[in-house]
Amino acid sequence: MIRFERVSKRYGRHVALSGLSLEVRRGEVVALLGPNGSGKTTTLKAAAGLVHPSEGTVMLGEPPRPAAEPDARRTLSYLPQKVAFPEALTGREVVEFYRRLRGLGAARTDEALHVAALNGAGARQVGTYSGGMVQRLGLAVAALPDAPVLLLDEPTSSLDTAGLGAVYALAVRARREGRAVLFTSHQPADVERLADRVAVLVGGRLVALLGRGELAERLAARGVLRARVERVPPGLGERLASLAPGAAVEGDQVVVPGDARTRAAALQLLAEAGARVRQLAAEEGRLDLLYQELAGGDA
Ligand SMILES: Nc1ncnc2c1ncn2[C@@H]1O[C@H](COP(=O)(O)OP(=O)(O)OP(=O)(O)O)[C@@H](O)[C@H]1O
Repeated sequence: MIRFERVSKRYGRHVALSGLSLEVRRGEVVALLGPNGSGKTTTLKAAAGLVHPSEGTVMLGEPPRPAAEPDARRTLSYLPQKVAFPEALTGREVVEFYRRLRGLGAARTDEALHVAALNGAGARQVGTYSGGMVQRLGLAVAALPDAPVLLLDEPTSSLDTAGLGAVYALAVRARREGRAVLFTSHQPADVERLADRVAVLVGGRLVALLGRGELAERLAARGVLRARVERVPPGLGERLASLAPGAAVEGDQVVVPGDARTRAAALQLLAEAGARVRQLAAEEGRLDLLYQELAGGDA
């Protein structure tokens, strides 16, 4: 449904995207994850026909046709990273404008405002909207057509819980309807919740393609437990190190890297050794460290 075939994009001498091959199938939601400047927006723009690859092609729809062809636009709906609408128009007028442009039935306006949880604010001028409400309006416009391909660039940034719910509902419905969804995010929680697969880009290269749940597993495996103890029993450092290489005792602080099971075992060990815990914190793994690892230290 969306197929990137060895797509590269250079801006002058700068390589934004390098040999990307990736497929998003019907009824599949794929997340693009990666540090700032790793090529996520360039990837979506290439699929939307807004950026012309220096090499390779993007094919859209069934039967597949090049995204660069103007007709291919009909098969997609695209939510850009930054949306802007005329401030003097009401939210409803904005959605109406795009509905007519798409030649869709009148009922669609209300549906789209509802999907984006904006119905209460539809009569207000865009100039009075908060940043999150403008973003929801962008979502309403993206939700208008039943396009087979849905491209969402950071759809959840700056949204509150109700706004997040609207994005989730839109993606889940699109999947159920057999559409192909490609979205970008910096939030592991969104990705875990929505994505069937996760494509990780670092420096314009696809460095990993993870299945559902794999991201959470990889992040959990890169967690760390920090505990402050009242008294450090003799030999505690060695015992912890045999449980988790890299574990360390620094003053009254115990630091144990590892997955959730290792962290639980470390707590048990502290209890058995008679080290009373005064303070406890557990962190899941950091995305930036995972990017570095996946990119072989290049991130
Ligand atoms: N029009 C342009 N001209 C020159 N360089 C560009 C242009 N658009 C993007 N780039 C560069 O291409 C690289 C990839 O940018 P892109 O916007 O795709 O990254 P991204 O992964 O979406 O980043 P972010 O997470 O910050 O949104 C960056 O180094 C960026 O500076």
